[in-house]
Amino acid sequence: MAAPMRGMSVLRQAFQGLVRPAGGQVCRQVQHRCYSTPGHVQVDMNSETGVATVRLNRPPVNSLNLDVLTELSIALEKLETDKSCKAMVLASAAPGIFSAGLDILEMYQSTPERCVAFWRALQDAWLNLYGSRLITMAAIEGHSPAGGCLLAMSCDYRVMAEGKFQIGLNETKLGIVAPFWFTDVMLNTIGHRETEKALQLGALYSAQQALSIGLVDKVVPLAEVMPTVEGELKNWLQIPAAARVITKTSMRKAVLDRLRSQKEKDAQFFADFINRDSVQKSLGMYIASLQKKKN
Ligand SMILES: CCCC/C=C/CC(=O)SCCNC(=O)CCNC(=O)[C@H](O)C(C)(C)COP(=O)(O)OP(=O)(O)OC[C@H]1O[C@@H](n2cnc3c(N)ncnc32)[C@H](O)[C@@H]1OP(=O)(O)O
Repeated sequence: MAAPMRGMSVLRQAFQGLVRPAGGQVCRQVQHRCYSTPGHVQVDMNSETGVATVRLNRPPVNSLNLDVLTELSIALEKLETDKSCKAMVLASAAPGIFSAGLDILEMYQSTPERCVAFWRALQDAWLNLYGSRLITMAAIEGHSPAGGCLLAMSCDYRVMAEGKFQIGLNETKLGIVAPFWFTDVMLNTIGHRETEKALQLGALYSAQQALSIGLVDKVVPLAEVMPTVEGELKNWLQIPAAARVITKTSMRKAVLDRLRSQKEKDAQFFADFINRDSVQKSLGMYIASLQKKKN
């Protein structure tokens, strides 16, 4: 893959054929916005209802690497410009997992250039999701730590499966720090006091705990997650779209603008921070603990 160019988003370069999601095909005819998803992100558009279901599909745990994030950005951008699309449900194709968050292997022993490209892809995916005009709902049918929690929190509404699954921003447990925009989204979701505790402790919550602090909106048995999302969507779809979109945009603008105004600085900070010896050591230990869990 060609090295991404400075000052140009990975998404845009993907559209221009400069970088390409692994296994995927990005058309060089930019004006047609045509693309095919290689399978890391499945989009199912229901043209009758105007509801698209976007499923993360990177087994076993939907960890978010450069390819997945680039594909997600492209899918979101395409839905955004599709006038027939009114709502989007973010879900998983992998049983028992929503997303394990960022792919730790993108952050461990990686090059600064790759780190910057990876981070730009995450920024773009998030800006597209959090800034979407669509009604966005997360169907959380499994674990949703860290970056998985960010994606879920960035939707307008969250339904989570009851049981053993956990959700939260657990970054400190890896010896890393949640970026300011992860923090901003959590602040907007659960308020200052809960965010302060959650972030310092790197807390992972059960679905019931998440419900009690407002991190998710509804908890139901696993099989009921999708039907519950669909039921809730019926309410949201009845609201006049223009009024809803203006309201959403005005509530999210400050947080979106904060990242937009310092994307490159933020990407560079990430690359510098993640490549510190102490951070690499913590990540190495965390990866080892994940492996050890199995034995
Ligand atoms: C300024 C810096 C800011 C950086 C911000 C970072 C935000 C992040 O998102 S960091 C990522 C944090 N994610 C986690 O801590 C999740 C770690 N994973 C788990 O806790 C568990 O895997 C799970 C609860 C999600 C699922 O458990 P389950 O028992 O079903 O599966 P496992 O056997 O643990 O995992 C299977 C397989 O997948 C590998 N893996 C798990 N998570 C990740 C990941 N985030 N990135 C890369 N790889 C991951 C795990 O090691 C296993 O691999 P092997 O089969 O090869 O052993």
